[in-house]
Amino acid sequence: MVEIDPSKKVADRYLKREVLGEGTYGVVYKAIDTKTGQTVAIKKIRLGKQKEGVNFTALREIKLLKELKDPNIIELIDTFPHKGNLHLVFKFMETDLEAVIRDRNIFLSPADIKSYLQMTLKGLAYCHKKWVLHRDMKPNNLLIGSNGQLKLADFGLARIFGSPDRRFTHQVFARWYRAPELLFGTKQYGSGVDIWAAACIFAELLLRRPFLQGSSDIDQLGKIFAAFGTPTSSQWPDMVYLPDYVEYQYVPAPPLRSLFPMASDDALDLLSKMFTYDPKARISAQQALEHRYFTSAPLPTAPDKLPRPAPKRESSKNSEFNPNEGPTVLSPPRKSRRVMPQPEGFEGNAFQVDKHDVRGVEIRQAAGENTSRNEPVPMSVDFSIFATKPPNRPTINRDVYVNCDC
Ligand SMILES: Nc1ncnc2c1ncn2[C@@H]1O[C@H](COP(=O)(O)OP(=O)(O)OP(=O)(O)O)[C@@H](O)[C@H]1O
Repeated sequence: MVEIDPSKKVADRYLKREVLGEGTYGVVYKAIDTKTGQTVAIKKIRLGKQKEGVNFTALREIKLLKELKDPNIIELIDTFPHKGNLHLVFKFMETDLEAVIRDRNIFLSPADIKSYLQMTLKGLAYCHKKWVLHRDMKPNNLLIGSNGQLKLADFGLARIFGSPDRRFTHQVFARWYRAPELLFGTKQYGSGVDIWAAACIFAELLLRRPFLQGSSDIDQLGKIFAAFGTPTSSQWPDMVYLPDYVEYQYVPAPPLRSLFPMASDDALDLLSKMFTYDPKARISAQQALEHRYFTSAPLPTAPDKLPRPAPKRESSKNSEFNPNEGPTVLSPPRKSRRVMPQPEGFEGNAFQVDKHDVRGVEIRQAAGENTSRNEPVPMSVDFSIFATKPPNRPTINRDVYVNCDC
């Protein structure tokens, strides 16, 4: 049984502990569910202008999210309104894929990468089958539990609560996972946007750093075209009709192998199918799961055998939530989360670093603090095609609407 101080209880059930962090939609707290004794994470959603309460459409959609039950989807245990905010209660998860990718002490074998991708695609396939898009896939939205199970988090929130406000610095990486149709301003898109993002995550697992780090929407498209060649109208017939379409100078695609020297042929074949330009021709999550990459050796590592960073520290039994304390950001500190190992002697400047970007400066400082160029990097990756400089933190402000045609 859990001792309860009534002043610390939320909705007569949850005992608040420390702040886990703040995301796009608001603060996330750790809490104890006094009904079950389970540790949970409560996401408090700021409702902004909708002071009168959550609108009915949002409530209906949240009800749908509650019905999404799959081993690779984070379970929405409960929802309740409190002091004008909506609270979403999720199972507490130890860490996330971003922390795994960034952890320089972790070596990811091809079988480990396969396992993480497989769990990501299984979660996507389940939701796409139910006509729900994620729309904001990125490594820190892929949570990892104590048994190594990866679960997709924040499913559908982008649709329900509107496009995340990209002015917040913690949201700025989302552009790197955006599909080209979104960057060209499509208003009607489908499950292909999640597949593109999953491909970026696959690439990131292989390279151990974000693959396509655009500093603006235009630059993002430039980075995509530099990697895969400028799309031709035969490759992507509908491209020229997209609202923000602009013609880019033609550049041919370098061999994919040159970008991912360590990847197997099967991995490259699947990657190229996930990175298909035309969303109509892009592989689906289910088809991707049936790709031979998942049945050829090495087989995916069992989730409980996967390497993981040290779990976020447990709050002590006596620790009490203090609303006056600053947020406690748990392992790893957000500041160092995007610090990447850098290649020796690389002198390119493919990524412009905005000197005025406070977070950018913070990253460079963090890089100085936490990484050394001479330190061995315990990962079988090739960094040679990437710049040494940490990227700018981009912002996105375009809103898009869901029209799932999956
Ligand atoms: N179910 C959970 N279990 C444990 N920690 C969680 C859980 N959900 C979120 N967190 C943590 O709470 C913090 C805020 O999460 P949130 O999802 O709101 O934003 P984010 O993932 O950091 O950024 P974004 O809003 O861009 O997705 C993060 O540190 C995240 O790891």
